[in-house]
Amino acid sequence: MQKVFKSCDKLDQKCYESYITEDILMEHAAMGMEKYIRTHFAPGNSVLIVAGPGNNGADGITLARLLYHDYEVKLHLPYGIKSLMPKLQLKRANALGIEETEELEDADVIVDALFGAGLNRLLDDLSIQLIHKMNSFKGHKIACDIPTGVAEDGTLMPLAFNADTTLTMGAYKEALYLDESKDVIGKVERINLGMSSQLYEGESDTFVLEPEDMKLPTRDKEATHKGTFGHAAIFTGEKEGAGIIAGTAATRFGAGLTTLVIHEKIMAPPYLMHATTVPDNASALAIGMGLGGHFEEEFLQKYVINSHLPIVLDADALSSMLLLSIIEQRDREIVLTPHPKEFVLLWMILTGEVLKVSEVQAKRFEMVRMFNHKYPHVTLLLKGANTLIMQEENLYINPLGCTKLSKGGSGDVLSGLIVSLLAQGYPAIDAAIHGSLALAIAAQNYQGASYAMLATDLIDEVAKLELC
Ligand SMILES: NC(=O)C1=CN([C@@H]2O[C@H](COP(=O)(O)OP(=O)(O)OC[C@H]3O[C@@H](n4cnc5c(N)ncnc54)[C@H](O)[C@@H]3O)[C@@H](O)[C@H]2O)[C@H](O)CC1
Repeated sequence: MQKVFKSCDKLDQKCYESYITEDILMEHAAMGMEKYIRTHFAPGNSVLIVAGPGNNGADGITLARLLYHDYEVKLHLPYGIKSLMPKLQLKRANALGIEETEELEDADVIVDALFGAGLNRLLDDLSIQLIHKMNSFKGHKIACDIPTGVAEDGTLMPLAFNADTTLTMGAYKEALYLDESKDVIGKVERINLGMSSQLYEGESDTFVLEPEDMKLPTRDKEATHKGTFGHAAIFTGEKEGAGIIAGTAATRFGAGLTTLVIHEKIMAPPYLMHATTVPDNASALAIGMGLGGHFEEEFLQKYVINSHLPIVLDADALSSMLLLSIIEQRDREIVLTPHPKEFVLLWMILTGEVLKVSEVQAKRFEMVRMFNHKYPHVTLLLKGANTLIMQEENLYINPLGCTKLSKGGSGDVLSGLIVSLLAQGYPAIDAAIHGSLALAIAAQNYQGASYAMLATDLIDEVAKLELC
C-alpha cells in the first residue's frame, strides 16, 4: 500500500528546508515524465505539450527541453507564462532552440501541463476549448501531476482532461481517488522528486491499496477440522437469493461452516445449512442482504444485538434503527458496508442530517472521516468505484474495483467474503480490506464480457485467487 495526501504543499516545503529546491524538484518531475515517454514511445514520435502559466506549466516546459531533438516536440503556451519558474524553464528551452507552437494538432503523445495542484477556479472559455480539443485527439494522453479539471480538493469540474495516464508528482493525492475522478485519471503512476518517496512523504494515515496487499485466508496447518475455520451465520430474509449468494461466498472463502438463518423453508445449496436460530457455535454474523422485515424485533434483539459476535451490517440493516444500535457496542468487531444511498439513510438515522447521494459522492473522504470521528471502533466500508475503508484513524482506498461489479449480487458476495474472514477470526479491519481486495481482484480476473459477470462467476473467481 502507498501513502496518500490531501496536498503536497507541506511536503514540498519540507524539501526546500533540506536545500532541495523547487528547481531540483521540477527537474525530477520532468525527468519522470521523460522516462515514461521514452519507455513507451520510440524517438521520432511527436509529443504535444500544453503548458499553463504556473509550475505545472513549468514542468511541461522542462519536459519539452528533455525530449527536444529526440522527439518531435510541440510546446503550446496558451496563457503565456507568469511566474519565476516557468520563465526560467522557458529561457532554458528557448536557448536550446525550442519554439512555441501556435497550432494545436494531434500527436502521438499529448501532455496536459495546463493546471495542476494550483487550479483554484472554474475553467475559463480558453481552457474549455483547449481541453475539448486535447480530449478529441487520438494520441496517448498524459496528465502532469493531476488532470486539468480535477481540483486538489477533489472537486471535478464539468470538463476535465481525459488522461490515459496520470503521472503524479512526489506523492499520491486524495483527489485522484474520488469516484467522480476515476474516469479522467486513467492509470496513476507516482514520480519521485529527487529522493526516496518515503523521505519525501513522511507520515500519513491514508493509504491506497495495491493488489499485493491482498491476504487470502490461510490453511497452512494439516491438523485441522471444519471447526478450525469458524462458523458464519447469515440472516436470510425476504430475498433469499441474497443470503444464498453471501453464504456461497462465505463458504468459498474458507468458512468451515455456513448457516443461513431463516424462518421459512428454502431450497439452499447442499453446502449451506439452514436453521431458524443462530447455531451455538457460530463465530460471526452477517445481516441485511435481502432482509426486508423478515424477523421480529425480539428475535433480532436476542440473536443479533445481544450476541456480541463479530458482525457485518449491510443493505437493509443500514436503515434499521434497531440494528444500527449495534454500532454503540465498543467491544464488538463491526463492519458496515453501505453504498452511497445506504450511507445517506444511515447518516440520517445517526445524525438527523438529510444528505443527497450526490453530496456524499462529492465529499466521500469527508463523510467517511466524519463517521469515523463518531464511531472510530467501527469499520466503515463505503462502496464505490474507489471503495473507502476506515477504522480508528486509518483510511484505506481500494481503487481496484471495476465496472463488472456494477450488478445486483456483488454486494452480497462482498458481505459473504467479509463475514467469512470474521468467522475465521480476522479482525474487522483486516476482514474488510482483504474481502474488498479479493472481490475487486476476482472481478478483474473474470474473462467474460464486462457486462456479463454473475455473482456466481465472481465467487468462482474468488475460488481461484490463490492460484493466480
Ligand atoms: N511546488 C513545487 O515544488 C513543485 C511543483 N510542481 C508542479 O507544480 C504544480 C503546482 O504549481 P502551481 O504554480 O502552484 O499551480 P498551477 O501550475 O497548477 O497553476 C497556477 C496558475 O494557474 C492559475 N489558475 C488557476 N486556476 C485557473 C483557472 N481555472 N483558469 C485560469 N487560470 C487559473 C493561477 O492563478 C496560477 O497563475 C504541481 O501540480 C506540479 O505539477 C512540481 O512538479 C514539483 C515541484
